[in-house]
Amino acid sequence: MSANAKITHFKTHDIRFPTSLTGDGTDAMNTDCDYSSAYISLYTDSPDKSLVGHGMTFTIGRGNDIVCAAIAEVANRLVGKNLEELFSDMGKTWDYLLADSQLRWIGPEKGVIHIATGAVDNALWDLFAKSRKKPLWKLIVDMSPEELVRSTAFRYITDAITPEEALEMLKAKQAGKAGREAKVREVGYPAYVTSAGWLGYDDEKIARLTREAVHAGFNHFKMKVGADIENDLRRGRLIRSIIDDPAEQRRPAPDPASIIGKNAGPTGAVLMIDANQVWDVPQAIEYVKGLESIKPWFIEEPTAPDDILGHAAVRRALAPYGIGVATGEHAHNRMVFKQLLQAEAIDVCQIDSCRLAGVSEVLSVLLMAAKFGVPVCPHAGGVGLCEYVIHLSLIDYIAVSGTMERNVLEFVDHLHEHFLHPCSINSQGRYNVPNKSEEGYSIEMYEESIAAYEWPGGSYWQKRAAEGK
Ligand SMILES: C[C@H](O)[C@@H](O)[C@@H](O)[C@H](O)C(=O)O
Ligand SMILES: [Mg+2]
Repeated sequence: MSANAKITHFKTHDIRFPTSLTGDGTDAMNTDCDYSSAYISLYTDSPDKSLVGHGMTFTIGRGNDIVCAAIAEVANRLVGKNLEELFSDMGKTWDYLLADSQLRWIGPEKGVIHIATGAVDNALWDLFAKSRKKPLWKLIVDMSPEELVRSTAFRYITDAITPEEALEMLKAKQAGKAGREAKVREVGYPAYVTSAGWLGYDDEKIARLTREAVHAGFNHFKMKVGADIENDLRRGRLIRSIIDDPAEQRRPAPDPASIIGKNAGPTGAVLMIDANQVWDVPQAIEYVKGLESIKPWFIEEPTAPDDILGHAAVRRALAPYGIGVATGEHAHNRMVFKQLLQAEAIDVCQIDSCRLAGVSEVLSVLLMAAKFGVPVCPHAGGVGLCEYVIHLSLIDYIAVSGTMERNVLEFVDHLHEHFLHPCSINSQGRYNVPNKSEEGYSIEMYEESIAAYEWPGGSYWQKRAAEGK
């Protein structure tokens, strides 16, 4: 790549998939999601024409156009900038992306402008990784501790972790990095499955998909709850009857030491539940106590995502029942995670790859969670999120926390066919390690998929309109 290469222009795409037709992605709060991607491509004048950076953020339909408009505002700041200068200090570049005071006013660091910044920052990291011919996770784990710290967003979190402390933590993990990389390449990264338990699926579909997931080697399963307790108990018992049944297992019983999380059933299977923010705090506590018999490991998003002390109260009240608290897919910046950790409000930290403003802000949360000893299990229920988050969990395991023995990474089986480098799962129900030198952050979509699903002019949506739907 030429040292003078610059970003010349960018394109955004409002891409929407009709998942509401099949009930995919449904939960107690989000009842008709059309999984959508606010997508950006950053172009350069590098002689290597294939050097294009791709990024996206996830929404569930309406409003995706608003995010695309915000992405254009943020990406404008990069046009004309020299690539090597941007890459030489990704933390400074991140600060620069956030430093437009007029755009900052419509956040700050939250809502549409922040998720738009996430798409742009991720596209830049994708470009950086591709320019070095490495997948994103490998680019980052190969960095020196100094460069990794320089790439991290530290503003507003130094009361929880300082750059000096982060540097010491990373240095302490240097020696074991090569061994961990070799291990995860061999065995894969632990995963759990959500896409058997969407709220809009009928019992027959839930049973069929749960069985398929057990046969595919998964051992951890999440179901949606919160609309109706009798319905939740019935579906919970149905799922438990399959995952706890020795006759359904297609592989040897897991070693008890390898079971991640609490309340495993007789086959070692673990069940998690997710309420997507429907309850007030006292309601959350009472409702989840009522689900004790299906033995969940944790309740995810029991209440409003900004209510840090509320999460702490739920966690305290449910601890005697052996049920933990997880949250993060709607935690809008590193400061919310900082407080969730400081207030001891969570057992599991669920970063989102594009609600946080891209890789640099994810690194801040990975470092804080490692310091506080809380496992990071990223959120991936959406389009493109599974492709993104395997990179983040590998960074966490190899370079930051040094452990995957307490972690399970979410997997949903939707829409992977639209990506050039889709994520994949091995026969033990674990994520494979992305390994191609040209895949960057693995988020590039096929041009045909964009042409079909771009809203409202793509061929799929035009056809629907012509049919009067
Ligand atoms: C609307 C979405 O599918 C959510 O239900 C999903 O992200 C979910 O909360 C999850 O944890 O995967
Ligand atoms: Mg969730």
